[in-house]
Amino acid sequence: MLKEEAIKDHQTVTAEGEPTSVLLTGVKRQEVPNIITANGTTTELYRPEWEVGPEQIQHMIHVIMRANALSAWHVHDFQIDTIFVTNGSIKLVLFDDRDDSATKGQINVFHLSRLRPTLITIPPGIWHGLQNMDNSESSFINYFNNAYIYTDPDEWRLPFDTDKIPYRFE
Ligand SMILES: Cc1cn([C@H]2C[C@H](O)[C@@H](COP(=O)(O)OP(=O)(O)O[C@H]3O[C@@H](C)C(=O)[C@@H](O)[C@H]3O)O2)c(=O)[nH]c1=O
Repeated sequence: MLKEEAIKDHQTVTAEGEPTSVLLTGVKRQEVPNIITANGTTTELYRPEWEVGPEQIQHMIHVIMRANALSAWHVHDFQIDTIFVTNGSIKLVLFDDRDDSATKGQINVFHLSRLRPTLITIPPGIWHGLQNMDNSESSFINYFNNAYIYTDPDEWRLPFDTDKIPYRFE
């Protein structure tokens, strides 16, 4: 029977629509509501009392990704990234390569869009890649916990198709 070759779905969401995936150690996921107003939508991006504390907002970039663009793989020694998708649909994939982490070797995949505004905080040492899933531009804000050092960026890269990370971008 064909089904003998098939893979059965496992649970991915709770009855409340919450993802069941286990977050990599230190990764934070915080949803923020879209407030529908008479003239559009208002969404808070940061409050001092949020888990993404003030020490986290020392530098900010806004990245516009071209249609179907792929930005992978990045890792930082000290920089903590907090990603918020402001437009379009972006897949964010994380890979834990930290020897001292209980989730070493594991992957998180997040599908991010304004439909469920979400802040994802990525600790140093976690490889990350972003893929624009739309045939038009998608964009995100990235908060850093330290200012970008032009002369010595805290940035290491691997090719998107490296076989050192157990994930394949399609
Ligand atoms: C991050 C950054 C880059 N730049 C410059 C450096 C370079 O010439 C150009 C593009 O930089 P990047 O190649 O790093 O940009 P990008 O390829 O979009 O990489 C970014 O992707 C996300 C996921 C991250 O993790 C960020 O740390 C950053 O590396 O912009 C700045 O001037 N300020 C900044 O804060």
